[in-house]
Amino acid sequence: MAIVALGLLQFIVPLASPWLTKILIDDVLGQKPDSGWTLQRVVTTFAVLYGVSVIVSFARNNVTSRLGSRMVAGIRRQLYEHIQKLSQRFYDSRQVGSILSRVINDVNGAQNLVGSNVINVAFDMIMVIFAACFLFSLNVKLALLSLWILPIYYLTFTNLNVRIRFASRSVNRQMERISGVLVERISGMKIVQSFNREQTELQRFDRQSEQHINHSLSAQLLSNTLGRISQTVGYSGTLITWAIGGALVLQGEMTIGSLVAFNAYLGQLYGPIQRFAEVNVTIQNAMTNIERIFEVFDIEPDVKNAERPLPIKNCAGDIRFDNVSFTYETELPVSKGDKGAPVDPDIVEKMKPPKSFYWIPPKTKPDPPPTTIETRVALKRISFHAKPGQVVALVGPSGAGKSTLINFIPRFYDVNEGAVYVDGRNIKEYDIYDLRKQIAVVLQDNILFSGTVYDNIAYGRPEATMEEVFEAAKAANAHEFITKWDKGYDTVLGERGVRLSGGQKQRLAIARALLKDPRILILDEATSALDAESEELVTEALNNLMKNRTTFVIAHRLATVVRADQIIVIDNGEIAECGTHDELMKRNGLYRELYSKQLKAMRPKGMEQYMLR
Ligand SMILES: Nc1ncnc2c1ncn2[C@@H]1O[C@H](COP(=O)(O)OP(=O)(O)OP(=O)(O)O)[C@@H](O)[C@H]1O
Repeated sequence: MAIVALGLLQFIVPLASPWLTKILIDDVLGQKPDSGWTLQRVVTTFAVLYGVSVIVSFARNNVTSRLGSRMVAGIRRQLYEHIQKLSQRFYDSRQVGSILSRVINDVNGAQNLVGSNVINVAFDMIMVIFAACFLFSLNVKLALLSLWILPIYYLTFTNLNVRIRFASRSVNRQMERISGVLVERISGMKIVQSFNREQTELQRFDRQSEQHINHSLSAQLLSNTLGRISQTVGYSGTLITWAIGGALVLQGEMTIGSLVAFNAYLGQLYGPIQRFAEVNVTIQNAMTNIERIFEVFDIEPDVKNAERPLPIKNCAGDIRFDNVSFTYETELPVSKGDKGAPVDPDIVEKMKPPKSFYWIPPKTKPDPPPTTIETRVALKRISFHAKPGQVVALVGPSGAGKSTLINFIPRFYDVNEGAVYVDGRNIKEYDIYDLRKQIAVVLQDNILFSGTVYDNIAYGRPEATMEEVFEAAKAANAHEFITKWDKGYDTVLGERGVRLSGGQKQRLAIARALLKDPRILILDEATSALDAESEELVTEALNNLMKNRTTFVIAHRLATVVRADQIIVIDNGEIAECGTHDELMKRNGLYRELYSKQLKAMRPKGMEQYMLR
């Protein structure tokens, strides 16, 4: 509202100035009676108007930039909130950098739409209407002559804008690709360096940037063409007005002041149109940024709460899988071009509009990038029952489906067929937030966030007391090494906890899970061989963590497997065998085979050092 009010106030100066100039020329310079008094009044009015204009411009720019920043922060927040609701399926088929590019680049680009330039354009368009009214009031014939250019402007804008919009889409998609590769390579810099791939990576970056520049230049070229067409049409209009208006003055049909005022108003008519042509590429770019933001908003979370979700109070941790089957569906970019030629995965093809002439602006919808859906059956008819407090070990060859299976418990994915029951109720009936409160996950590559050690342990329960945090760290065998550091719990961890050893990272992750005090525990045991001491400390920490909780463990260590209440052997997405260690050994099946292989590979140091896969 404030912007509109201030914007309207700002019209006064440009609209009043030509009229005052007319009075100045015709009444003051034309030596009419009282010209001295008129001069005084005109100059005073000018002074007041200029003063008001400066104050109004200041206030308006201030309000506009505030509004722009707030709006952008709001959109970015909503986008982040929405992305957090999306399931793993969304993250499976996208690079982190490309998601980042939407949240950062596209939202920044969208800000330009409320930036001062663009708001000015909206006001400028109103100014065109006012200016046209003044032109008609000064001379109808001349006004009609000067408006002939408007249809030409309209058609030029309509047709070139479509092309600029398509070019902007290519620019933004290429930027997304660049971000995707950059984030991937920067986080894997050790691999890049260890394989001496710096030059190759740089060449790839150059190729991607070159493409980005090409797309960007074609948008700029179109915009420049539009600007120059507007300029030429504007100049022709002014020339015609001077020629015909001059003739009218010579014939006495118009005063000199009126002609000067007419030309000034003409400037108010053509000026905004030209300014619009100049900022047009920014506007079109911002529109494509907004389209891209909405593409993400349009993605429906596929794992969502039931309409009336059940709260979970006192979860016992009884879990049953009933005939669960699952197929991964991954959306992949098409790797072949129109003519079957392979497409460079780093380069986005230029998006081209249909070759048509538009009388009215078309509603162009962005073509979604070509993709194919790749399916992979991961689990077939899985049924088992884990009673409260039991330890269930999942073993099987690599790629058998063990990680997939545990992903259903915190609902990272939903099953395609069958159902998972917690305490006798389908997991989908529960409130996801409540359900996840009952579960803690300790993975092989545990992610710690940048921040202090304390914050990392308290991540799942920030309200925990200091004593509780220390207790969790003690039980996880982490307290001792933490307190050895100068800053103890206030030690700041680097990005992803890079300053910690594997064993330390794992113990911090165990402390984080312990503090949460979950009823259900999901463990993916580390396969990386820890040294004997670290191994012992981690094992002890895990034993503390597993006490009195239903635990699912992707077991790599024989010690865990042998002790488990139930061992589920998965092979090729199906349960091959199920039972205790003794039962399965007697059966002479896959488990025994895996176990024997493992034993053979064991070093004399002690069997806990080795993994069962
Ligand atoms: N996000 C995914 N998208 C598509 N396919 C996947 C995805 N994750 C896993 N798969 C496929 O599903 C199958 C089972 O994978 P899963 O990770 O569950 O195996 P796993 O038994 O845990 O293997 P490992 O012991 O090596 O970790 C594999 O064929 C794998 O390629």
